[in-house]
Amino acid sequence: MAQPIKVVVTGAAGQIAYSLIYHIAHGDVFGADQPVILHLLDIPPMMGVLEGVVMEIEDLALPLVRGVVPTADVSVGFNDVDAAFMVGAMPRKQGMERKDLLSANVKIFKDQGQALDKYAKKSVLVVVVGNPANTNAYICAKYAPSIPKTSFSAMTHLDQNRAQALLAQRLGVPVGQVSNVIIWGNHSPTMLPDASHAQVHTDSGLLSVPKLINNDTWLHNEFVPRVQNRGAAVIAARKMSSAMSAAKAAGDHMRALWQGTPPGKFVSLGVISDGSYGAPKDVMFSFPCTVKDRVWKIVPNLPVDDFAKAKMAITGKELTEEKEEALSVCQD
Ligand SMILES: NC(=O)c1ccc[n+]([C@@H]2O[C@H](COP(=O)([O-])OP(=O)(O)OC[C@H]3O[C@@H](n4cnc5c(N)ncnc54)[C@H](O)[C@@H]3O)[C@@H](O)[C@H]2O)c1
Repeated sequence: MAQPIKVVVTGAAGQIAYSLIYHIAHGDVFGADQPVILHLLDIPPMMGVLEGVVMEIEDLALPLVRGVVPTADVSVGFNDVDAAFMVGAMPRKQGMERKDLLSANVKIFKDQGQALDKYAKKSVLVVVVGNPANTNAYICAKYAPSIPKTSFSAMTHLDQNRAQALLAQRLGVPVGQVSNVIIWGNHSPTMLPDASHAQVHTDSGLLSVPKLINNDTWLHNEFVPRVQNRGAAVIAARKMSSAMSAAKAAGDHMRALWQGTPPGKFVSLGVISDGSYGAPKDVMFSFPCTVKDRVWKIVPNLPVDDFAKAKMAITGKELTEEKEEALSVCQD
């Protein structure tokens, strides 16, 4: 069996981590033969809660877990880690503007970027979940200059899963038969869920989702806003933000990075933009990507129609504005 890898989860006493830790410990993310040492990082007031999480991990009796390190100290939490799930962030409180949330959280990601730079392995793969995820990932990477920028990514896989599920429901097929749905841009209501290149795998081969749906009005006016606003719909119903599905998506995202994407399939990752598809350069923009040997590549040359171009410009502009705001907060 392989040597254990060290995996840190920040915000480890929170609700996403509560589900995510199980996926990691069970082998769903790094593979059924990959032992793990779990580093669980949270803030000092949460250490009591974290003790309970540690007890539950012990009681899972899962053979892949070779150690658990609960801590509020970044030098311990990030020490020598191979993979990092950056979940911990201040939650949005009632009456709080997106801007207020951004300033509180980018400071956390500046500090944790510096800590990753100092203590993590240089080969670490970092997935940012805490919101605003794309801009937090940008700041985290910026303050960890000794780790390649391409090792940082922001999670839009939850949006991808939501889009995939909605298309499967509309077509009356199992969700596992739908692939290649794209999320472009920011993990925010400006994102563009795009079914143009989505496929259904059937006994008679691959079929095009937009051709099967054959209804652009539904795709533009119902599919897009329903995916964009799904997070708010979950909060309205549950009175808490998505957690079980966010945890599953974080695992899906890291699994794609760690184990690669299957032939012919792509995955949406918020990664550092090179200006592909007219996106602004140097922001963490979600693109369709393939992954091989832990290196992602933006899928090139997909046709993009005018509807998508207009929406991508809006989400790109938002990312540029968020980045500028975040950089000014970090300089304060
Ligand atoms: N990208 C996505 O698709 C997506 C989806 C859902 C939620 N989220 C975001 O994920 C984040 C976590 O959500 P949750 O529901 O688990 O929240 P939560 O409030 O239940 O847990 C957050 C945890 O982070 C901890 N924390 C705060 N500051 C920290 C720091 N500096 N270091 C370490 N830990 C710290 C808190 O103590 C808490 O235990 C939020 O920002 C949420 O908006 C993102």
